[in-house]
Amino acid sequence: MVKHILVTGGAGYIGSHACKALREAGYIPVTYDNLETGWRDAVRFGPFEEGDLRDRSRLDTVFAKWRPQAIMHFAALSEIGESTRDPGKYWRANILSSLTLIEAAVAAGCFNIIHSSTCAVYGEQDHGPLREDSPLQPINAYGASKRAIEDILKTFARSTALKFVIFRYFNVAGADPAAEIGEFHRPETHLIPLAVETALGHRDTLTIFGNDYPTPDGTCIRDYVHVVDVVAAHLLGLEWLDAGNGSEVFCLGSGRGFSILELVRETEAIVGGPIPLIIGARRPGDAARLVSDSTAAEAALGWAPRRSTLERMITDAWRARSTLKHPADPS
Ligand SMILES: O=c1ccn([C@@H]2O[C@H](COP(=O)(O)OP(=O)(O)O[C@H]3O[C@H](CO)[C@H](O)[C@H](O)[C@H]3O)[C@@H](O)[C@H]2O)c(=O)[nH]1
Repeated sequence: MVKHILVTGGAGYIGSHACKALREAGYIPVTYDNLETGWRDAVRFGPFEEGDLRDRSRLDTVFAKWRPQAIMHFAALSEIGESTRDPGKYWRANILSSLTLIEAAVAAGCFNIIHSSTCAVYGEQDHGPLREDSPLQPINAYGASKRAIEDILKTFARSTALKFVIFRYFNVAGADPAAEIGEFHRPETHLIPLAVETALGHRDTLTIFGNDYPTPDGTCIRDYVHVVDVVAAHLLGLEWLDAGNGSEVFCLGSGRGFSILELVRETEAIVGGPIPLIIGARRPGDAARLVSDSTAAEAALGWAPRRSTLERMITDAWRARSTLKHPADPS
């Protein structure tokens, strides 16, 4: 029997890549998205149900119609800068939507959920690579709201039949290697798309948010992981829950950290154009260094970050950006 998976945020960047992977693996991904930050054009691999996660009766209707076997919960507001400027917006959107979804799922008897968490739950830490048991000390409302959703899931898993796999992603990057879908935000705030667009000459400059961090070149260090590797982990997570395993939390990263300047230089080399830089102020809410230890996901799920080299991520992002029309642009 074909399995239906409810994909919240399926019109967004990671969600649309997950839908493609699900479809290729024989599932039917049912996208549920309010199109606040996602794109109708990105929903290509299964049915679309437009709706807001805070709308319980709409969710009940969708659960009754499709009877999904599991949920992949990508939908969230996810801009660290914006979450620092407007924390209330993040608490309202992320907590209320996740809580409503979880209650609707349990009421509908849909007990398996794969949840998108983030390395932003860790905040500023001065020891080595971050693991599942590293302390959670978020320094922005985005990370704090994601930590709270993890807690909500844990309490429901204790009191109901709900089971979860929580993936804490590090910096998801790259795009579908076939360039059928890509990463599109409006406004764009993420480093790799901005660097690629600048190297292509679509933007005049790239501003680096602070070069006085306690890192070797003074710019922030991040662990970039290919979106294709991230969605591959989600399929393994589905199988993990299907096989009767218990709820788990896994970090998903490449295990390697790169500074903003290293990433800029690599993008210039790959795309072949200069990236004129402006050194700006620090962006509030940014940690100096976030690098994963993803050995737990590798051991339990058999996952590996196969495509997560900077070269592949930048190349795939570049190809998608050059091939696809931005969904916000007029046709
Ligand atoms: O124009 C820019 C954009 C970004 N940066 C810097 O580049 C790094 C990466 O920034 P991104 O905005 O690309 O990514 P974030 O680390 O802020 O955020 C990403 O990782 C987070 C976890 O830390 C969340 O999961 C979030 O949703 C995801 O976008 C940061 O140090 C940021 O300050 C710049 O210097 N200039």
